[in-house]
Amino acid sequence: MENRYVSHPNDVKKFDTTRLREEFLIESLFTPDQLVTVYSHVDRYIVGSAVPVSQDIKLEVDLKQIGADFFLERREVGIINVGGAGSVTADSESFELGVNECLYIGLGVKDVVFKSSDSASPAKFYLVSTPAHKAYPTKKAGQGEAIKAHLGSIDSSNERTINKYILPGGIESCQLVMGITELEPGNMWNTMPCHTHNRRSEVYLYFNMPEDAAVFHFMGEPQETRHLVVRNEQAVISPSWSIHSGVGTNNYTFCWAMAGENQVFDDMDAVAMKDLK
Ligand SMILES: O=C(O)C(=O)C[C@H](O)C(=O)CO
Ligand SMILES: [Zn+2]
Repeated sequence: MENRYVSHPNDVKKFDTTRLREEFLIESLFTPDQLVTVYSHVDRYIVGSAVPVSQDIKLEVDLKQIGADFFLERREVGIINVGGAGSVTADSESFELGVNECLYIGLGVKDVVFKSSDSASPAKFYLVSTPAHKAYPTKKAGQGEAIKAHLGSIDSSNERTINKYILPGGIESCQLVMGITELEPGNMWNTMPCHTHNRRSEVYLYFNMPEDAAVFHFMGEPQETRHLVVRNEQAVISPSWSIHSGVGTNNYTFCWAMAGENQVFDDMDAVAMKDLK
């Protein structure tokens, strides 16, 4: 499992494009028939993907790296399917997962297996796992069960619907907060005006993009902004001190996942537009 370490904002000011991408961008997810995982020392996320085509895929990593006897011994995981129909088995229970549906699996589940319903149109499971201290029930939510917030306007090119799946009042978890935001056609901006939340970090996965499209993801301290050019199905690790916003060459969908001190979605420190540099 690849390791990503924590960067100090004063060091990040000096990073060139290559170094920024090495530290913060996860370029190679969604490899057929492989579990891809990246271990971030930012809030100890494990970010990964499973695309079962010719075989089912088990959720397993080198256990030495997490110091546990099985993946979820001291962790929880949120899974969102961004591909064709599939299912996830959590010990003896199986959950069908259609596109944009979410499954939470809590601490203590020993065997997690990813399956596609049709290898010609495989499921694409995206996962974010964080450390956990208590077993919450395994639970699925479709888009109909999400807590929704409709924000923005076409005038600002940021009309979008936030679907909150894993958070207090939705699927309960120890610390993971997770959902997806869908931009309306003709809208390109997410999370602008932007914010930070020093109490929580965030991981973004951009998807539903044409192959030649790009999202310019903005990061950095509000007065030291930088950007990453992000392609379809790539993820960004966003440290707590960084803004996280983007503008695309097309509309797109993204999955956000957070971990840290609290699970209060709206606990954000807004950055005034006039203060951005
Ligand atoms: O569209 C948005 O705005 C978001 O989805 C916001 C992110 O989820 C976020 O940054 C939450 O802190
Ligand atoms: Zn945020």
